[in-house]
Amino acid sequence: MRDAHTVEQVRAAEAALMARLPEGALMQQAATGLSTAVADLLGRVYGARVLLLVGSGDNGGDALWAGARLARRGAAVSARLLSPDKTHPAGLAALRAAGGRVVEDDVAALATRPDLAVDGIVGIGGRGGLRPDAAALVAALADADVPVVAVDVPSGVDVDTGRLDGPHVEALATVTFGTHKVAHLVDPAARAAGTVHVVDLGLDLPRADVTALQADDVAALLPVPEPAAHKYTRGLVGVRAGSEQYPGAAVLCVAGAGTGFAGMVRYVGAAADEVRAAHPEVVVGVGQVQAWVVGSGGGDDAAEAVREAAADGVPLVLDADALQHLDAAGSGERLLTPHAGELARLLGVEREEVETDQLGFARRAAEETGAVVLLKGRHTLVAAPDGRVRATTVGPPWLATAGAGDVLAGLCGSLLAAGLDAFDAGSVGSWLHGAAAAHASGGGPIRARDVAAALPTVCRALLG
Ligand SMILES: NC(=O)C1=CN([C@@H]2O[C@H](COP(=O)(O)OP(=O)(O)OC[C@H]3O[C@@H](n4cnc5c(N)ncnc54)[C@H](O)[C@@H]3O)[C@@H](O)[C@H]2O)[C@H](O)CC1
Repeated sequence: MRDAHTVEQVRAAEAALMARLPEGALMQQAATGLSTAVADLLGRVYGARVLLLVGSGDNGGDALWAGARLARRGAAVSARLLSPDKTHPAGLAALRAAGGRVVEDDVAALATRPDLAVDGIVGIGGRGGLRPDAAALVAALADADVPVVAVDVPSGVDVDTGRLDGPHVEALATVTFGTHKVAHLVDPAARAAGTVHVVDLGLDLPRADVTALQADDVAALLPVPEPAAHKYTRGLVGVRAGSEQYPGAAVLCVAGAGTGFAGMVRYVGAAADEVRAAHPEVVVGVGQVQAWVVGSGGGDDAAEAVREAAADGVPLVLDADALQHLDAAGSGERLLTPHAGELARLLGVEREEVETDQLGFARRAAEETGAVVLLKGRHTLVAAPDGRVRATTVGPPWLATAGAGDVLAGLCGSLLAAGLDAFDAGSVGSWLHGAAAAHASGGGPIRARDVAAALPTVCRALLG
């Protein structure tokens, strides 16, 4: 499991460890990890031109000490001090002693023609976006296509929420210390972090509220049938999806539900012929199920479909049009699967607000509805009413294709029917969905049906 801790949790663990270590030991560990990661990205250190962007705190200190190490290995290291009077004194002295130099302004900084810049402007002490001076330098480096390695977090992002409240660094990679921060997993900030490397500092950290499942966690949660299982003991999933307008949504939702985690799929809806043609295994018609998936491509039929499904008192996946009829869904176990637009509609806010603060709005929706909310996106978030959140960090941008959400809803429904709770079904389903897309894509375009077709392969690999 990948844990993402808050600034408060990191500072507490940092203080506890620093109390047992010589002064500055943690910063040396951090700087060593940072310089090693930068050296790996440079390939050849000797003669490389590195520009340090140095703020007023320990984040700048990390950059200066790492710069000193790179300078001793023959790199031409320059430092642009954004708060000269507050720069980390020992770090600056170390850089100068190693042959590094300070450049007086942005023009001189750009004139060093850096191969790479190290963003030590602000780390976990940052508040709000970059200040105008720092923003101007970062913009000039971006215009000059200078790749940036962020120290701890990309400067300007909101570390504990993943929000972007103004100008910020867009990093090729981020080298963080001790643990992931929320901003590394949660968009839009996670997109600005690039590839995240964690330097272990041996911090003793509490349980994290924001986490990300890894392959082993997913494998451990997959509902594998007992030797004596039969289709009824494995759980039956029902799908109420599709309509005259969107028959394909039913076929795709059933494809996700028919991945094989449930013993059988029942279908009720206007697209029975299309579903039968595509999925001969499916039983068309009402009957007992352990979970219902409702709403994918439901159109005008969604309200009735929600009422009838809720009447069975089993866990529900409420997708697409069903999200407008939560009042008819009861208060049992529910997994809502909105995209940003649908979540905005559900909460009466603008889509842009949701996209800016995905963690905040996913948590708010889970709290207000008492349901588990799966907010679809580049890094899908699954939020439980108790505040726990899992981020899905697997899946290529090619997954942003029509019908992919229908497949996901069906897949989550089969995991619910097989006995997972809504939080596990949503986060395991989202992970499998992303991994199947990556497998089917191989770097190229995919269709929603390709994702469904790749799911068994991914599961075999996990269970292999
Ligand atoms: N995690 C660890 O165990 C270790 C982390 N280290 C590094 O230390 C920084 C945190 O250092 P700190 O001095 O507390 O704060 P920052 O350097 O992040 O910020 C400094 C300073 O910046 C000012 N500021 C706040 N917001 C802005 C802004 N938007 N623009 C400009 N300046 C801003 C504010 O005054 C802050 O006080 C952590 O990230 C790691 O990199 C240790 O080195 C090793 C152990």
